Formats: sequence, C-alpha cells, structure tokens
Amino acid sequence: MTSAKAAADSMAPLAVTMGEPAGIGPELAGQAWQRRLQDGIAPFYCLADPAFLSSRFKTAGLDVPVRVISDAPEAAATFPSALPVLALDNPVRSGRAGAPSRDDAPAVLESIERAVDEVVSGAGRAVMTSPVQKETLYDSGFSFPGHTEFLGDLVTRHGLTARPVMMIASEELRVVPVTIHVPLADVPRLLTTGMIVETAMIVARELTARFGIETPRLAVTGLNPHAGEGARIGLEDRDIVAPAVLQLREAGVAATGPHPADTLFHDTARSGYDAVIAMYHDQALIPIKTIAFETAVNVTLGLPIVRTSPDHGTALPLAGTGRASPSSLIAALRMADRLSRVP
Ligand SMILES: NC(=O)C1=CN([C@@H]2O[C@H](COP(=O)(O)OP(=O)(O)OC[C@H]3O[C@@H](n4cnc5c(N)ncnc54)[C@H](O)[C@@H]3O)[C@@H](O)[C@H]2O)C=CC1
Ligand SMILES: NCC(=O)COP(=O)(O)O
Repeated sequence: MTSAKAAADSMAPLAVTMGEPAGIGPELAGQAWQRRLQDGIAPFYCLADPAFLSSRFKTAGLDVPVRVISDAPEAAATFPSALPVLALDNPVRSGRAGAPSRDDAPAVLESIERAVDEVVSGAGRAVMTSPVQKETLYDSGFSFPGHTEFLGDLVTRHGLTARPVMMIASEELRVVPVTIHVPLADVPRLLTTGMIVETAMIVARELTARFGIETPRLAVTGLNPHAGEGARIGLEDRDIVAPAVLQLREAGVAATGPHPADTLFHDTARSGYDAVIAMYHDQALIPIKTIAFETAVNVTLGLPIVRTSPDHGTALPLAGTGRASPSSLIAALRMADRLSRVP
C-alpha cells in the first residue's frame, strides 16, 4: 500500500499551502475554516507562518483563531475550534497585502515542499495549494512554470514517478491544456503528436480511475482557426493533431477531433464529451473561467498524490479586504477530499 493510500485510509487531514502572502490565498483559507460546518469541509491544516496568518486574518476582519500544531495528527483534534497551522522554518518577511516581495519566496516554496512531504509520508491526505505570484517566484530564481511542474519534480525527489497534467474541472466542463505556461509564439513549435497522445492517455485513465467515468469521451481541439480548414489555414491540425486523435482511437480511447475550438464550448457541444484536450493555455482556460469562475478547480493529474487548487490567482487588489470569494478554494478542498477517499 502506498503512503498516500495509507493516508486516505486513515482519513488524514488535507494539507493546505500558504500561497503568496501578498495575495488572497491566506485569508481564503481562513474563510474556508469559518465555513467548515455549513459547507461540510474536511479537516485541513496550513503549512504557513502562524504569526503572519493571524495578522492577515485581523487585517481582513476575519475572526479565525490560529493554533500551532506539532504534527498532522493534531490537526483533526484542533480543527473544530481553531485553524491548525504547522509552522514553516522560513518566516514571512514582507507579507504586505497587494505587494508581493521576492523576500517571501523561501516561505512560499517551503510551504509547497512541506505539503508534498506531508502527503507522501501519509501524514496528510491530499495537497490543496493556494495561489502563488508566479512572476515574483521567477524573479527569485524559481525555475518551474508553476505548481504543476514543480509538484512533478517534488514527488520524483521522493523516488516516485510523475507526468503532471493540468486539468481545470467544474460541473459544466473539464479542460486540459496540452501546452501550459509557454509563450503563445512557441506553441506550434512545442506541440507534438506524442505530447497530445501522452496527455490524453493520462486524462482518459484518470477520468476513469479518479472520476468514475467508465469510457471517457475526449474532444481534441485543433490549433488553428476552423481546425486548419483542410490544411488551408495552417498545417498543424492535419500533421500533428489529427494523427494524435487517430493514435488515441487505435489505443481504444474515445477521442474525436481535431475540432474547431470556437464552437466546442456552447451548451449543446459540451454534452458531447467529458473533457476537452486543448492545445494551449487560453484555449482551455478562457471557456472554463467564463462559464464557472466561482466553482472550477485546478487538479493535477499524473501525480501519485492528489493535488487541487482554486482556478483563480492571487487577486492582489482584493488581498486583505476580506471581500474575495472563497468559493473556488472551497470547491478545491472538497475535490481534494473526494479524490483522496478510498472508494
Ligand atoms: N494556482 C496558482 O498559483 C495560480 C496563480 N496565478 C497567479 O496569480 C497572479 C495574478 O493573476 P491574474 O491573471 O490577475 O488572475 P487572478 O485570478 O488573480 O485575478 C483575475 C480577476 O479575477 C478576480 N478574482 C480572482 N480571484 C477572485 C476571488 N476569489 N474572488 C473575487 N474575485 C477574484 C481578480 O480580482 C481579478 O479581477 C499571477 O501571478 C498568476 O500567475 C493565477 C492562476 C492560478
Ligand atoms: N493558469 C493556471 C495557473 O496559473 C495554475 O498553474 P499551476 O500553478 O497550478 O501550475
């Protein structure tokens, strides 16, 4: 039995990262704790700087008691009366709402690393990450595009294997960008048939294993307008995407496409598939953030642990106001709970 499965068996608490201290993540964790009973939220604990969290809750006008715990098992006993926090070694040095500082990168990254350690060891059941300010992390020398790739690297440091895939999921729609945080100008060069097939195979497998969809239907988008209009508007759809769809079908996956992306997201079209495999970030994320910004969840497939996150970012202008909506973060906690339970 893997340690992650052992954790699920014992209903260990969920490990929540601090996220960017200048952003809305910390106060949303406090708001989620306040709604633990009305929203039926499973016990969770934060990997964070406890003094910073208390101070941010005060600024945001949230009455959330913070209690330092020494290990995850203490979280369940603490959760009913206070927000359990496992203290980081790195303190938050700046933490000014709305003003990210690279001085806080060590704490932000330690929180993610420790959350993964917790879940791999079985102390925590799943990771729910709060949003980070990517630009600030890049400025501090962080070399991964985002959590998705960083988490893949972290689990391999524990001797586990990973091929992380980003999926954003809501009741209405699931989308998967094949290329993620890369410049749009680089997408045609980076996109390969193998990448599309590998990504879609992981999605098909995990939609069955984790989401209970027996035969997942995958709609694969084209890259160009009108999916290339018979190779008159770009060649990638004919030469890269169509062969991927063929290979997927030969492997027994119910894949269709390449579909013109502009007509793939209306109500009737959405009833025809379980997930969209899109060629680049905005092709996937614009539709879902338009349809379900409040409820969509970012879930990383292809990892040996469960990781979810809200669909939104740090929303700096809202930080410290207590006015940001905790809805997507709560949806992320609920999905982390559901996916890490033993069926
Ligand atoms: N998982 C993660 O770590 C993510 C991090 N980011 C990062 O966040 C930073 C800011 O990104 P943006 O593109 O500005 O996206 P954003 O999601 O932070 O904000 C976009 C818009 O939505 C609003 N908004 C976001 N969350 C909200 C909430 N919970 N309640 C009410 N309104 C909300 C904001 O005020 C803004 O108007 C970037 O550095 C980006 O890389 C973005 C997405 C995910
Ligand atoms: N646009 C989605 C996003 O930025 C989340 O990325 P990640 O940090 O989950 O890899």
